[in-house]
Amino acid sequence: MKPGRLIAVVGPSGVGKDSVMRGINEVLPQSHLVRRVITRAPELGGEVYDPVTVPEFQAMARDGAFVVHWGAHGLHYGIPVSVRYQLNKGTDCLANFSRGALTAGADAFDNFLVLNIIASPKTLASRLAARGRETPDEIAKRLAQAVKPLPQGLNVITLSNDGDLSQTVARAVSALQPASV
Ligand SMILES: Nc1ncnc2c1ncn2[C@@H]1O[C@H](COP(=O)(O)OP(=O)(O)O)[C@@H](O)[C@H]1O
Ligand SMILES: O=P(O)(O)OC[C@H]1O[C@H](OP(=O)(O)OP(=O)(O)O)[C@H](O)[C@@H]1O
Repeated sequence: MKPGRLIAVVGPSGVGKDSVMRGINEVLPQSHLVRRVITRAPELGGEVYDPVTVPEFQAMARDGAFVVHWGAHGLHYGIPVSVRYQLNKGTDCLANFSRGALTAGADAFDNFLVLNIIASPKTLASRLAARGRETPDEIAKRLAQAVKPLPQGLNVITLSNDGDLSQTVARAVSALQPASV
């Protein structure tokens, strides 16, 4: 059986990673949305995640519960090893990823594809304010990190999400089909 693709969805805060992932999953319900483990307070919204404390996260990392994990925005994020079960049965998996962890991701997954979502600074600022999950101070810090180069040598699809979400999703679905990696 051909393994599924780990589709790492990256881009600056507020660009629409979670929204685009959810939209792709609605059109392609056979895909799997990876549920991340995050040291974020429970039920802050924006994505479905498994909230844990920092000591819990550290113990999980020590016990090998994550394929890849990273730190950003004062939080810890982990991609649980259960994703391998989905990939091994041929399911494409969509994971909200970190640009800073792409090299580790490419090392960890055989079939690794990057979906790089971009938008203008103005769009990012208004989307983060509308989302309302972070404080204004946290939003300013996230906007300051909007520009980050991607590592060379990866299989990357870049899409703008400045326009309608449904259009971005349609372009993403068409770029992902048929499987190109
Ligand atoms: N194309 C779009 N048009 C309008 N609003 C959008 C679009 N894409 C996402 N949003 C909104 O922007 C905010 C940030 O989106 P989100 O998916 O949380 O981004 P990210 O995961 O990249 O931080 C959310 O409130 C979401 O509903
Ligand atoms: O290395 P970077 O590409 O800058 O990414 C750093 C982190 O930012 C995002 O987190 P999160 O989903 O908490 O924030 P966001 O929704 O505001 O993007 C992303 O999922 C990474 O975990």
